[in-house]
This record gives sequence, structure tokens and C-alpha cells, in this order.
Amino acid sequence: MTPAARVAAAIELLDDILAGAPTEKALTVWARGHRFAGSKDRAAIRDLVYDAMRRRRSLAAIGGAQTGRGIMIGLARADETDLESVFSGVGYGPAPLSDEEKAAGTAPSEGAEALDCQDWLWPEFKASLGEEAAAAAMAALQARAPVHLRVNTRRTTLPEVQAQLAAAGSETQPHPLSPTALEVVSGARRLRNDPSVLSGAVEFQDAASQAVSDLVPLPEGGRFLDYCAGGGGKTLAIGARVRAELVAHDAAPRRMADLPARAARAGLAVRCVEPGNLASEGGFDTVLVDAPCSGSGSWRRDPQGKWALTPERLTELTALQGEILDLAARHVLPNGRLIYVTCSMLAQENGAQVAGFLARHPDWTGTVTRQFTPADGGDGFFFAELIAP
Ligand SMILES: C[S@@+](CC[C@H](N)C(=O)[O-])C[C@H]1O[C@@H](n2cnc3c(N)ncnc32)[C@H](O)[C@@H]1O
Repeated sequence: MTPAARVAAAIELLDDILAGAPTEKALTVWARGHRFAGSKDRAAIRDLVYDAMRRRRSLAAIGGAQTGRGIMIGLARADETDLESVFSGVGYGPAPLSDEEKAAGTAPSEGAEALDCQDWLWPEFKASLGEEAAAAAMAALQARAPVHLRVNTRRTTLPEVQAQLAAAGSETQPHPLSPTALEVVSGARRLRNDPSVLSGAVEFQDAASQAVSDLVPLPEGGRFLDYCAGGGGKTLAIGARVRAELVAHDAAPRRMADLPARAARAGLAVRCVEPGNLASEGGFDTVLVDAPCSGSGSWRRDPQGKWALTPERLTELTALQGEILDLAARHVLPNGRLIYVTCSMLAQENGAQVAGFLARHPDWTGTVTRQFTPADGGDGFFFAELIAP
């Protein structure tokens, strides 16, 4: 496919996504209907769609229309691509710009529009992080997320992995957020099938997710419960650092389906417990609640989520977070730790949850809290440690 034909495909996909189709599903359906598109074409189109979605609002302003075409005109203008060579109408490329389209488009207004944030959310971010940090975080969310790896230091070392990956064509460098983290500088696409990934010596994991896992206190030989384990990325990171009994739980147990096999590859044993069966498990030294949240810290990877969040959904999420914290607290041993983590940067989901929990449980103590934002080089994450009476 020509670059222009890829842009035409991205326009079609963006229109479906703006009409409500989930991005990944839209890409899959498109690929099925366009078998002639090779893997390089699909990857390029995917990049165009995600780049456009991250900057959807500012690009629509620059392009002059809230449509797939308007957004892609905006992307071409913002990136100073030669507009006429792409929008030429030649082959399968998009039609040339009309006179109205040529005249349309303005610079995005300062604040929410320029930063690609919803209007109602921008004051929330400013109140949560302070104006300067909020602007830096939102600006970071406009760009592609870097690819990070976690090295399983029980199995190998960072320099060893770096040398192996370099020999196979992927350059990496240590990431300052965690001693186990590598940032992939080049050759990321080939990594999925790299022997180090397939063998469990290395996992894909955001550096801030690793930093948060590094902060989780757990005594050697202790009992650890990951209450919202999902795929178990944090369980595996914590298990690689501390020898402990690892138990995983999730309200949707299917999400943990691959966890025992991934753990075995990493040289760990993780026991998955069905919801409802936790009562007979006894207490844990550390219970981690990696709560369902807005995902605002990881909107680079899920830009559609940035535009889909509503005040009502945020209220629902904060209610659920409080309920989960209260339930998870029941499984913490006396003087044990309840760790609250979100991949959000919104105070309602973070500091306010900790304050709410401490108000409901005055005999507990709150200690460390940390807020990571994408401006720190990884996803946005919040961490809080609560100590049981
Ligand atoms: C942020 S994700 C967890 C990600 C995971 N810890 C990781 O590092 O890969 C949140 C998880 O919470 C689960 N969840 C939602 N409601 C829950 C509840 N009431 N009790 C336990 N888990 C819940 C979801 O199914 C989801 O897998």
C-alpha cells in the first residue's frame, strides 16, 4: 500500500471509531476485510490510528473537522507532511482537499484543546497534580508510549539480556524508574518472538508499573495476595524480587488464565483463587489492590479511553474502588500491609480513596504515597501503603 492509501484506511477506521467501534476490534475487522494489506501496512495503519486518537481533539481543530478525514488532515498539517501528495486522489489515496477544507482549521486553543483533554477533565487534572505537572502529563499522553521490558533478575542480568537482544537486533537501555527495567530504543517489533521473552527471562511491563511493584513491601517467606491480579504482571514482578507464597485473585478469573503458565516460565509458583474462595485462605502479610480505574495514566496505550471517560463513569469507579479496598482489607494480617495502586493520575481515584479508607477505618495507618506521571518516563501510577492495626 502507498502512504496515501494507508492514510485513506486510517480515515475509514477513525470514522468507525468515532462512531463508537472499539479501536482494536475496528483494526481486526478492517484487516479481515483487506487481506491484501501486509503486516507492515497493518502496523503502519495502526500507528496512524493511535497517533491520531491520542491527539484527536487538537488535530480536529487543526484539520477543521471532527471526522476521520478532518483529523488526518490535521495530522498531516501538524507533522508538516506534504498535504497535496497524500490528499491527491491518486490510486487509493484520499481525495484532494476542497476549497472549504483548505480554508478550514485553526490552531487549537490553549489548555484542554491544545493538550487533548476533555473540558470537564482538565480542571480535575489541574486540581490533582497542579497546573504545571498536569500540563506536562497531558502533553506526554499525546505521544506514543515507549516499550519497556522487565528483566527477571532471578534468571538473568540486565547486561546479559541487553547483549542478547542487541545481537538479535533490538537496542535497549536501563530505565531510571526501576532496577529491572529496560527501555527498547530500537527493534521493538521483533521482540514478541524473541527467545528471552518466550522463555520468561523478560516480560513486557511498563517501567512505572515495575517501580510500583518495587515499592510493595513483603517479608521473605511471607504470604502475598494480589486481590485484583488481572494478567498478574505485578504478582510476577514482586515474586521475582521476594521469595513468598503468591496468591492471585480477580473478580473475573478468566483474566488470570495465563498466569500459572507465565509464572512457571518465570520460575515462580502462583496459586489462583476463585472469587468466593478467599475466606478459607487465612490472612496475608501483604494484600495488593491494583484497582480498576479510569486508566488515565495509560491513555497513551488506550487513547480511546481518554475520550470515553464520563463524570458518571468516574463516580462509579470511585465507589467500586472504595468497596474493593474495604473487602481486601479483611484479608490483611494484624500489622500487615494493604497496598493501593491505580494507573490513574486523578485525585478522586488516588489520595481521596486513601483518605476515605482511613476515615472508614480509623485504626489503620496511612504511610507512603507516590504519584508517577508519564512525564517520569513510564505510565502514570499511584501507590499508597496502609498498615493494619
Ligand atoms: C488494573 S487491572 C489489574 C492489572 C494487574 N494487576 C496487572 O498488573 O497486570 C484491575 C483488575 O481488577 C479486577 N476487578 C474488578 N473488580 C474487582 C473486584 N470487585 N474484586 C476483585 N477484582 C476486581 C478486574 O477484573 C481487573 O483484572
